[in-house]
Amino acid sequence: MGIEVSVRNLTKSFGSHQIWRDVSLTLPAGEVSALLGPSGTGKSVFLKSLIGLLRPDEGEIVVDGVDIMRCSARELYEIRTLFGVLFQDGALFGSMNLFDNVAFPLREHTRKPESEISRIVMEKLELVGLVGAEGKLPGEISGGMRKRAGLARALVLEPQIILVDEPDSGLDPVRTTYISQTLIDINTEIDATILIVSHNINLARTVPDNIGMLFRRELVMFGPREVLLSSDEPVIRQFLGGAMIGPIGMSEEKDEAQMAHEQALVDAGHHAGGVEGLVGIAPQMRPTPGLPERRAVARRRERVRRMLPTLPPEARDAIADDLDAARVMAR
Ligand SMILES: Nc1ncnc2c1ncn2[C@@H]1O[C@H](COP(=O)(O)OP(=O)(O)OP(=O)(O)O)[C@@H](O)[C@H]1O
Repeated sequence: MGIEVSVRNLTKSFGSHQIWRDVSLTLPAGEVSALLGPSGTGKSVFLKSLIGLLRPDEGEIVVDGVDIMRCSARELYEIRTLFGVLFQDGALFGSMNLFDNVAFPLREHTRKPESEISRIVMEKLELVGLVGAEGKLPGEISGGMRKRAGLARALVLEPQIILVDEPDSGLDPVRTTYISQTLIDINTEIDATILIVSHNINLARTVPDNIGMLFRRELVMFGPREVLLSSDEPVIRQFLGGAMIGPIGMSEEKDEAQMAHEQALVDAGHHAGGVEGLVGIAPQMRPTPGLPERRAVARRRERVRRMLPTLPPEARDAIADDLDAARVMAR
């Protein structure tokens, strides 16, 4: 099973520009979590901090019992081998075909023979649906295929924690759903801890077990998906509906006067955009038929059952429905 990642009181600035402060959350081992937030709220900075590519100013990041803010370079190197990362653009080498791109970490970090490397590469290409494209160069394939290849490469060293930066960027809604399905299937097959950074509403509603959201330099909330998806927080309602009306503005924040002005326009009949009428909690995506059950589901069910008394009533109701359904299925 994947490894828990625990972040406590993390603060990060670039010079006088504070990105976020006092961020605390735990990515439960083997579950899929998503970190949402409007553009520029520091989601990518958070992700890079988790693998030690950026150094926060304060706080701790504990991975496998090691605080990577305070460990030696040698320990950090070891901890990094637990991670697989898919960067936004796939970060493939343009002059190498997909096979060589995916094989690259194995050739760099292991002494495996080419026959073994070939077996692993083809296995991962199969997992992401790219068998047959291994001879192509990144420039000859679509953006969605490049993301899949990046994902295959992130998997070859058998990571226990997978970080995925905006798997939807540049993809149409259907391709985004395919990549969402791939992430759920990967979690099913290797039981790794996964963190997805995204601002895609469909993905947020249907993929993660847990969701957090960054806004105005703070983590607004982090917890079981039902908590955020049933929340009445204006910023979360606005984000999930995609409307212009609410605290999120074009340059991230609005002041009171601007919000009042926009509300007056909407009251007078102006369309605030976004998709209205998305009520309730959409069902979570399941593994592709033929795959086994996702082990994270039962573990999470036990975890949220213990948390139940501490959760808001709307989230409690949604989770209780899920627990009832599980009980009926178990009969
Ligand atoms: N190495 C850096 N040096 C200085 N500023 C940086 C650096 N990296 C990121 N930033 C700043 O940090 C802020 C957050 O950037 P980040 O890319 O993490 O946002 P994001 O939430 O991932 O945005 P998006 O959804 O648009 O990708 C931005 O203002 C960015 O300019």
